[in-house]
Amino acid sequence: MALAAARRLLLHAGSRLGRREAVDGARRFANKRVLVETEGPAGVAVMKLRNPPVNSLSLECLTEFTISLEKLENDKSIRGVILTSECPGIFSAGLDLLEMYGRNPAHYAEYWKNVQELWLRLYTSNMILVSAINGASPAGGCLLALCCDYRVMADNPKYTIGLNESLLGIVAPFWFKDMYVNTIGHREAERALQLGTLFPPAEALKVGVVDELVPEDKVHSKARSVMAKWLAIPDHSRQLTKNMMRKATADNLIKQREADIQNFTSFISKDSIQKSLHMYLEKLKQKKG
Ligand SMILES: CCCCCCCCCCCC/C=C/CC(=O)SCCNC(=O)CCNC(=O)[C@H](O)C(C)(C)COP(=O)(O)OP(=O)(O)OC[C@H]1O[C@@H](n2cnc3c(N)ncnc32)[C@H](O)[C@@H]1OP(=O)(O)O
Repeated sequence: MALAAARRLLLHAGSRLGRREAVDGARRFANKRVLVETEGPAGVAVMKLRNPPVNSLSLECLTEFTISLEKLENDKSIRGVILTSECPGIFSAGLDLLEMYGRNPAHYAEYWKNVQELWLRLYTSNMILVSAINGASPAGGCLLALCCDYRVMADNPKYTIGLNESLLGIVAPFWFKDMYVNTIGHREAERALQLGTLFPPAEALKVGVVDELVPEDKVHSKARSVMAKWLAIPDHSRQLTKNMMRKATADNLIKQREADIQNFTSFISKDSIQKSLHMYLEKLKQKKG
């Protein structure tokens, strides 16, 4: 309930801000964790995640992300969005592990509902989505990129991308899997999901997780030039084609959203799964020491 109220407030405040700044030409609106700028080519917004240190998708971050997308969808002058990160070296560390560890079932259910909501909105967006992957992109970070129509990644071997859930002792849900299969094919997805593979850029390109690699300082300019190419296609034909390609996958979740929330909640509440998450979090901490 509190989140629904926050969402209404943010939408309202954001639209006032958006209108005021439109007077100056380039527009910009920001929540705490998501910055949206509409400078550059007409009809294109750049959405930057800024939830330091690692852009983990906390409940607040998911909510702000979803609201920002909703506002862009409602703005008929926007045809494309470049999705990127403001955190150096990290695109997104994926779902926030602290939202899935040591909480109660009602919290898990609320969190998962918001994860579903963002995914459905991104995956079925009528806008052209291009990801400018300027850092590490494990699990939910990879999920965000996979929702886009085109993925440009920085060619830095320090960065990896992939659905690594099995390494954490958890299981990617069927709709993560479906989207992976749609993107890289059944055999590659089966192997990568079981092994929890995090692909360095060259391998990610080879397997098709990303579409193009460029030097780190060219990620944004390349994303813009890709966007220009996609903008040249009539919206109605591109949108109908996108819908035709993606609808069955999205419908598969839509028809069983409640059951999926129940599955997640009971899975993540299990002692054995909580133990795995605990061990993984400890490992992350120890890496530092
Ligand atoms: C029959 C079948 C049943 C099926 C049921 C299905 C339903 C169940 C489905 C369950 C699936 C749930 C899906 C989850 C998807 C996810 O996205 S899980 C998250 C996965 N993410 C990761 O594995 C990334 C982990 N992080 C890293 O690898 C690194 O942090 C990094 C490469 C992103 C960055 O490295 P570095 O720059 O060196 O920073 P760190 O020092 O490691 O981290 C800084 C700080 O951030 C914390 N942190 C990192 N990642 C996360 C995260 N995802 N969530 C929360 N917090 C994170 C890290 O612990 C550090 O914290 P401290 O500073 O130590 O406090």
